[in-house]
Amino acid sequence: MDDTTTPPQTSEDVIDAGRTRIDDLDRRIIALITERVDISAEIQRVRVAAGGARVQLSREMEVIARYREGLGKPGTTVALTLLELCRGRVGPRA
Ligand SMILES: O=C(O)C(=O)C[C@]1(C(=O)O)C=C[C@@H](O)C=C1
Repeated sequence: MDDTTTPPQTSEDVIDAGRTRIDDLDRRIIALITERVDISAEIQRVRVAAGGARVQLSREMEVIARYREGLGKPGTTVALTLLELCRGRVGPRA
């Protein structure tokens, strides 16, 4: 008999390990969203300072299309939520 084989994982083990990975992913997603908000704010700040509009709908349509392509119909909601977070953040973050 080979005593070095690892014991089978219980369902609790699988759930715990999956949740650890999800928690890590969520932290990384939040960091990426925060980075996106900052970059978007910079673009908007420069555009407004140059006399342009804060919002550019044609670009927002491209963003929405990308998320819809990647995630299906719910991708539209994800894109709209991201744009809501990013839109209008011209000043420094609170
Ligand atoms: O790409 C731009 O021109 C931006 O200002 C960024 C951004 C975005 O967050 O994706 C935000 C506001 C605009 O209405 C369009 C897009």
